[in-house]
Amino acid sequence: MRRLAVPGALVAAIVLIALAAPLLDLPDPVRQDVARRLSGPGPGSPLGRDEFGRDVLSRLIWGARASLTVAFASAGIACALGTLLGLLGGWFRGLGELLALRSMDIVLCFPPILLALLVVTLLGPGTATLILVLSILFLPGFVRVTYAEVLSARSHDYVEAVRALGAGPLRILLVTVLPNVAGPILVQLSLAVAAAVVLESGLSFLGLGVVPPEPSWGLMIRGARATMAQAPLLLLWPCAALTVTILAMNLLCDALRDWVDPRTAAAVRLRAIDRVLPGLLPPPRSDAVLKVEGLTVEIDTPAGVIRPVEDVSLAVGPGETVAIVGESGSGKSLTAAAVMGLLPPAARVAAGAAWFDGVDLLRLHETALRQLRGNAIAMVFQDPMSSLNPVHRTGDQVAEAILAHRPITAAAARREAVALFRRVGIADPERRSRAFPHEMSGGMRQRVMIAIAIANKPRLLIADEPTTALDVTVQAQILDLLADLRRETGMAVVFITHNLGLVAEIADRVVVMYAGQVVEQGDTASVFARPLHPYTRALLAAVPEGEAKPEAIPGTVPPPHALPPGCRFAPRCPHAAPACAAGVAPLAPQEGRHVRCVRLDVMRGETASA
Ligand SMILES: Nc1ncnc2c1ncn2[C@@H]1O[C@H](COP(=O)(O)OP(=O)(O)OP(=O)(O)O)[C@@H](O)[C@H]1O
Repeated sequence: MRRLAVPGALVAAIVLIALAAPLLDLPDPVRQDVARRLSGPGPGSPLGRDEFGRDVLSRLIWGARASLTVAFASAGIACALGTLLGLLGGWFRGLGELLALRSMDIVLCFPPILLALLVVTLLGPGTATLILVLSILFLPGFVRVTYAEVLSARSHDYVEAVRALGAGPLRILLVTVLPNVAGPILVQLSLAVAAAVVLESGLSFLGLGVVPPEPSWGLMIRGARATMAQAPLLLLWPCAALTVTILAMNLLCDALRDWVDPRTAAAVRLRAIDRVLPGLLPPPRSDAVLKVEGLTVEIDTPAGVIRPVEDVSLAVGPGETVAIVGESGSGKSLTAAAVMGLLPPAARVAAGAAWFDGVDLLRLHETALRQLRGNAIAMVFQDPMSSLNPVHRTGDQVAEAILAHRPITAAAARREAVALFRRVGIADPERRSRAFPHEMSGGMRQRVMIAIAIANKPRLLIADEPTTALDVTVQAQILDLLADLRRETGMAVVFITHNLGLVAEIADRVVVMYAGQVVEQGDTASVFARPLHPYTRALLAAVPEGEAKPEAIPGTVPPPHALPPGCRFAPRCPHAAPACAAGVAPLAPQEGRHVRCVRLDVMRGETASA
């Protein structure tokens, strides 16, 4: 809202001055005084007099009324009508779409000047004619922008979700779709207002707009052009008024767009902080390759803003493997996506930092982040089939990853790709590098993904459930491969999984997440030997081991929009007490690790006596 204040005040001031013209003690803007023609600024006429001796300040303020009326009225009419046609065409498709788009194509066929001449010939020049001409000219822009945005919005899950709730088309269009497409429409509006002010001056200049002697900024420019050599200042005043008005309108529409679309506002805020932060908040002193502090992610949903990741902190040292574990919906993947700058469009980082090599990844500009991704930081996803491009040979995809970050020849990159295939244990690498993804098994595709990830010797590898889609034998081979690579290259690994059995095999430290929060984190051996949080215990008890029957955890992870009060695990916890619902415990240091549990004393006692 604060961003709206300055441009809003500026536009309001310009409009108010124009509206207040009759109340101000200004000389008559059309009264001529030939004896004082082209006289410079002086007493009684602070901006001088024009070629007919008329007061320039008075004409500038009275002229604003004509120019702004034309600009706001034409842009407003085109915006309202165009948005309506675009919404209806994009939503109902069929005949509505045909009529909306084809009629706009016809308008676009007319050159603007020809259209203006046609309407002026039919209706005669004047302010109303000018508004009509400009509204018609701006209409196609609004229809097309809205139509395209609606087509994209209607395929989103949040629109489907409102449909599933039984909402009618009008309500969906006005309450769900319109706010989501308002950003581009507002940008189009600012462009239309700016263009209208310029076109008004241009068309009035050609005699097709406001009729003299009525003042307008366009007519003032037209008059000043003829006497430019004798009185250059006469050209300056209307041009300055035009520039300030257009700038103020652009700023206002940008601020309005950010106001209606919190995603862009968050991005702007983060970029602004990015420029200021390096001096204000130095990176924390740490040996960690990655240090995440207080990460909170918010997502806009039809049910309101949710926080699927809240206040998550973790650190990964060089050569260390840290596992993030938790059931589905704990926020593991969103945590990784936030660090990589790959959050889905509706999600944003609301707080926190992720330090990597002294820079905060969460505030890094997209270009700088792109330099790091696939280079110093790499990622391996769960499903290699959807991560690999189906129409490119796998060897070429590995070579592409190398070429994206290193200035070597394509032939050298292909040779390196074959070597990488060999390194990740793909038999007959020369031949296999020419295979397409669908010609490989799941395990082999995952090896290709790992080859891509390590192609540029990353310092940090984030692996998001990399073995979930694989059978147990291949899973073990992939884990061995990752462990070997870590030993060889010294890269740090963040391993995301919901399988605690794997964590014991590969992780030095473990971070247990539940419903968006870290509930316990510490050295894997000690967490496994003496779990302090009831959720960690429940997860461990659910791991099948020997003859013992695994114990399923009752219930499910609460969705982010329906979190229970206090401790989020309390409704499923066998140790829950009334105090658990009263408030969320902080993540407290405990026995060399961190645990978030109100009943820690009881848990410690139980674990000791077990
Ligand atoms: N784009 C989105 N819009 C709305 N909610 C989302 C979105 N992405 C994730 N969520 C919600 O955020 C929560 C955390 O999701 P996340 O994918 O991080 O969980 P996870 O622990 O990685 O689960 P999994 O093991 O199934 O991948 C879930 O409740 C999920 O429904």
